[in-house]
Amino acid sequence: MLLQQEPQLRELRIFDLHLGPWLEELKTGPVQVTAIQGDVTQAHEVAAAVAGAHVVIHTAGLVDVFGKTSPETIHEVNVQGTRNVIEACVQTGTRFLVYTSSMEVVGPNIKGQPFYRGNENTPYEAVHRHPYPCSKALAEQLVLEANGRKVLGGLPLVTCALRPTGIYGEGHQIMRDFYHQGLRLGGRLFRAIPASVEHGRVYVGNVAWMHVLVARELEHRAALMGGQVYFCYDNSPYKSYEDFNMEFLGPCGLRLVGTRPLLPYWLLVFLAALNVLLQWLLRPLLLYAPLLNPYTLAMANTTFTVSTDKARRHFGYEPPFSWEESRTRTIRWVQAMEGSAQ
Ligand SMILES: NC(=O)c1ccc[n+]([C@@H]2O[C@H](COP(=O)([O-])OP(=O)(O)OC[C@H]3O[C@@H](n4cnc5c(N)ncnc54)[C@H](O)[C@@H]3O)[C@@H](O)[C@H]2O)c1
Ligand SMILES: C[C@@H](CO)CCC[C@@H](C)[C@H]1CC[C@H]2[C@@H]3[C@H](O)C=C4C[C@@H](O)CC[C@]4(C)[C@H]3CC[C@]12C
Repeated sequence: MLLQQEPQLRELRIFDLHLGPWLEELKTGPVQVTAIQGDVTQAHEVAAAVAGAHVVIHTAGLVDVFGKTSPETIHEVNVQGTRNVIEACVQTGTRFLVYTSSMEVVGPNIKGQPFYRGNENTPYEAVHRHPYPCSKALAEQLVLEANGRKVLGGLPLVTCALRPTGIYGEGHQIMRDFYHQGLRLGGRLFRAIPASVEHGRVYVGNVAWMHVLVARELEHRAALMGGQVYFCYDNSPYKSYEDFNMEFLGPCGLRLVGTRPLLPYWLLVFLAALNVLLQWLLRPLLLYAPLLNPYTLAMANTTFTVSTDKARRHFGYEPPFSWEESRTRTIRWVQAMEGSAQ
């Protein structure tokens, strides 16, 4: 999107632990695309990649709420990695830093308190225990506190944090997992979450555009945007997590069984706890990381939706992809997967 939408772009550097062949397709245009294989936990690698950059969009992170990696690793990547990016900007003189934070910096909290159509100023007790939200909250705090620090050359660093809600769209691994789970169950998924529990979702293309816009506007609106947080939002409907997924999985042949949860909540809690025990027992042999665990169950069962226009007011954000377009593009992606699954 940067290559398509940013006329000022002269070089795009992509720094990632895992570089994919898709990057080669980006190198066909007039803008220099530099792919750098590196680890954000290695300060020297980050500094080398950042040196000379006008703006850094820091979106690297370990998105793990399934117990696939240790809390220490999550912290190392999400917190120390972010610290390394900030220090690289300061040491090399890059003045603008955009950070991909998350709704989870706010909630849902460990008390399961709903956040109903809230905004960046809505009072809410952000209390976390899980390593992932803790790491995102710490990283965001580092980024916001770094706003105003002097970088090499003496000018101030300008930082901003974007908080996507649950991102969906092409490449969404969890959607892929649900789809394959439904295929294994004969084209059916079984409702486990009440339809009344709303979960905010945002299309990946709109999240990407918000990042591009902030990267462009941060210099000109530093006084207004510096040190600020913005929820990423669009016109995706408020629905339960499962009902929202069915907007894409339904047209691809899956059916959600039940108008209300088929199992009592206490049984889901027991099954989630059993999954944790199985994960621990099996760890020496294999990685067992199912979708259902105590954290994901609590998340799915707690309303968390945002309703805000701060990004529009501060830097003119309007989601370029309508709900209909976002839905169609995601369905096409699942169908392309379906083709590969058959
Ligand atoms: N997926 C969501 O619903 C969601 C919602 C809100 C915020 N976010 C945030 O968006 C960002 C991108 O997440 P995503 O959902 O696209 O997940 P993703 O796993 O697709 O992207 C994360 C990227 O970070 C890279 N990475 C991981 N460890 C690294 C390391 N040590 N060094 C360098 N690169 C490393 C990965 O290779 C990957 O390309 C993350 O910061 C995440 O916290 C995601
Ligand atoms: C109980 C299961 C039966 O169907 C349903 C489990 C659903 C969970 C796997 C997901 C429910 C809410 C999701 C999270 C939410 O969308 C926001 C997130 C923040 C983001 O930074 C990373 C992803 C995630 C934690 C996302 C992960 C999957 C859920 C827990």
